[in-house]
Amino acid sequence: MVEVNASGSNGGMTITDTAPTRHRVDPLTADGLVKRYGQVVALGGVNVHIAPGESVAIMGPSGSGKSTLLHCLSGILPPDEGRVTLGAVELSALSDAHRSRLRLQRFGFVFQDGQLIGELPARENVALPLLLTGVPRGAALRQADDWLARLGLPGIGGRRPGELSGGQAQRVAIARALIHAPSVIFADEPTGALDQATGHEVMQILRATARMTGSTLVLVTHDLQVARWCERLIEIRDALVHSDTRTEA
Ligand SMILES: Nc1ncnc2c1ncn2[C@@H]1O[C@H](COP(=O)(O)OP(=O)(O)OP(=O)(O)O)[C@@H](O)[C@H]1O
Repeated sequence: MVEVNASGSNGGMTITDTAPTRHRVDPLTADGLVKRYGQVVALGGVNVHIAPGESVAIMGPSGSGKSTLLHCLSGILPPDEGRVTLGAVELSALSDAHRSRLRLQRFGFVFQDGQLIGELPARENVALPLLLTGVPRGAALRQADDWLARLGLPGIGGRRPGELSGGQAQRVAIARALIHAPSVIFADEPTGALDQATGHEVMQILRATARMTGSTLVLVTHDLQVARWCERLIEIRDALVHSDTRTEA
């Protein structure tokens, strides 16, 4: 039995769990990343080494290259120069099909607005990464129900995203990102659409559950309070790493 206490100033919650499966966790490394959009240099030669299980916040002014870095690290965008490796695997050396498969199996994603599928009930949204990798439907839905209960949402599995609050929808998105115990969770402004108290609660849950699965967490945020949930803060300015510091998280 694993118990993660994620309670805080909001009353919070205790996430209690029989330990979920841990995937292999590898270092994530970017070497000399360059990405251009026409004349615009979005990344001008970025080097980042992220240790297994580490939590890293990426901050910086609007247009500095944060989302581009997140998208290159997660294999969504191929860099023009440089390489991204997860353990011994170089993402840019993979075919599109292999890279998509690696993303599905080894990465989890949380976006600002959850990006849940509106037509599917919460339970099926959460089960998607398992269903897409061939886990039988009954087993996948049972695990989805377990994750929803774990994140304080028992009994909402049948509701569609439109019937959930913003905070509930983000917790469903976190459950979906974690259900397959990914090596790395990528989060792009995960609290950007939430009020401060709900955002705080969502960050507590994201951090606690990432620890529980041993997943690395890489998130982009404009909010220093959100960044402080991570152990490390990387500041991007003008397409380059401007600073890279440890926080007190
Ligand atoms: N698809 C695109 N086509 C052309 N230029 C782009 C594209 N995406 C990003 N850019 C440009 O690349 C630069 C970096 O953009 P990016 O979205 O990575 O910045 P960001 O730091 O995430 O910004 P924000 O905080 O506003 O989301 C910016 O100058 C942006 O205008």
